[in-house]
Parts: sequence; structure tokens; C-alpha cells
Amino acid sequence: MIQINDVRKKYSDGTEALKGINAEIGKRITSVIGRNGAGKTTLMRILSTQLEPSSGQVLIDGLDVIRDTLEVRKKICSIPQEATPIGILTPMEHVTLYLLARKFQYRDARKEALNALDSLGLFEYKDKPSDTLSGGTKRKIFVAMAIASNADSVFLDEPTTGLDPVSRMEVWSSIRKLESNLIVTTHYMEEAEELSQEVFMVEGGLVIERGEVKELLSRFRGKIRAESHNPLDGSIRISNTYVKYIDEKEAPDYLRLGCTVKKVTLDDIFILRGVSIES
Ligand SMILES: Nc1ncnc2c1ncn2[C@@H]1O[C@H](COP(=O)(O)OP(=O)(O)OP(=O)(O)O)[C@@H](O)[C@H]1O
Repeated sequence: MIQINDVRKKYSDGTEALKGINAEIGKRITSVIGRNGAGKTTLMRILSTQLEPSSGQVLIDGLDVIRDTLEVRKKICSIPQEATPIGILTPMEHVTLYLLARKFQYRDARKEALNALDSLGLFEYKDKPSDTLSGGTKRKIFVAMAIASNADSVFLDEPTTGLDPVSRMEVWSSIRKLESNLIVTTHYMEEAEELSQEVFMVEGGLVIERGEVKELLSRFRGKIRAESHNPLDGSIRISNTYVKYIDEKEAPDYLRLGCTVKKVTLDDIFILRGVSIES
């Protein structure tokens, strides 16, 4: 269980990245979503003991990330957004060394490393130096470390950024098999919908919405999104696009008007924030 109590972070230049985050996260997959600069990485760095909050408290299985840092580090695995592999080391060496550092026995480390690499479609690359691999394959090495670690809590900051659709599905399926508390940040709403039991939407350093995907989307029941480059009656303007939420049965009328019609996703909560779809 992860408890986040009124966590705030003000950087030395005065930027208030987190303005009071409160959350309780259980043994399930949780996604943290939000626009660029919302505060997702700052929160992940605080949870994984890489950054101290300005105030507030984070407890991981009852251990305080500031007071009990070393104990917490043994229980967690955190893969930061900017992680890059060491060029001369192979994926197999990366994952095995990581597991040895986590006190796995050598044989277990090799076995778990192989399983994780295989589940991510990396078997054929396992003995190649990392600097000969593509960007997406390099990214998957770190996902393999997290999967093999079997840590109680795993934090993945944008694990699938830059991955092709097949690789993304391989990552999802491996992530789903983990029994850890898993927190994933992502820009892909589809990923949050696919993966997580609970979603936290962060904006301006605050949690603006939280809940199960189904629950969050329930306000749109029976609605779809119509988009146009021309204003529609009652539409919301986003840059050069006009968005309107319509009844499913109205789709043919809007298609005739030249609109694009789309299924509602978590994106729509950001679009609609503060606006009632009945209006
Ligand atoms: N070291 C730092 N010093 C000052 N401000 C920072 C620092 N790191 C992040 N920030 C600021 O804190 C805010 C939150 O940044 P953060 O990286 O946590 O957002 P994010 O949601 O992860 O964004 P992205 O989706 O682009 O990765 C932003 O305004 C950012 O510019």
C-alpha cells in the first residue's frame, strides 16, 4: 500500500510542481496521466526516493520514503523516463547485473532475466551490445529489469514512449503478469484504459480526477465525440478543432456535415473539464 499525504514540491527556482497530492494506492495497476508539465515525473521521483518533497509524507508499506529510504529502496523498482543503457553491455548483462545488485543468486538472476527478455520479444537481441539496438529496444531493457525484479512496488515513468504498437502490447502483457503494486505514467490514454484498474489525472500539480476507467467514462454514456474544423453549435474549441459530444444516434447527421466521429476516451475528460456535456 502506498499512501501519499499532502505532498508538495517547490523547486529551487520557485516552480510549484506539486501542490498537495493525496492518494492511497493498493496492489493494482495505477496509471498517472496528465499533460506535459503536470507533475507526473516529480511525483514518481518522490515515490522512488530520488527527490525529497518540500512537505507532506509518502509511506510505502508503512515505510517513510525520507526516514526509511534504504529500506524503501529494497522494496521498490523505479525506471525513470530518461534511463539509457550502457552501450557495451547487452540486454542480458543489464538485467542480470541489476538482479545481482538486488541480491538474486546468479542462477536465478539469469533465469529471471531470460524470462523477462523473452516476454518482451527481446530474446534475439539479448546478447547484442546495447549501442547497436534501436531506441525502442533499449527502452524495453529497462522494462525487462522492472519485470524481472519482482519488487513489491514498481514505478515506470512513460515505459512505452517511442515503442511501436506491437512492442507496446508486449510491454502491456508483461506488465499485467506482475503481482507488484505498479504505478505507470503515460501520455497514452489508450494505455491507461487498457492497463489500469485506477487512474489518477494530474493537472497543475494536483489530482483533478481519480477512479476506475469505467467510472470516469460513465459520464459520457451513450455519447460520442464529433470533431470539425468549423464551429458546431455548442462546440468546444481546441486550437483549430471544434469538439462536440453528441448522442450515438446523431452520428450519421454529423458525418454528413463533414465531421469526424470518435469513440470517447479519457482524453475527453481533459477536454471537458469544467464543462457539462448536457449543456
Ligand atoms: N529540476 C527542476 N527544476 C525546476 N522546475 C522543474 C524541475 N523539474 C521539473 N520542473 C517543473 O515542474 C513542473 C512539473 O514537471 P514534471 O517533469 O514533473 O512534469 P510531467 O508531468 O512529468 O511532464 P512530462 O509529461 O512532460 O514528462 C514543470 O513545470 C517543470 O518545468
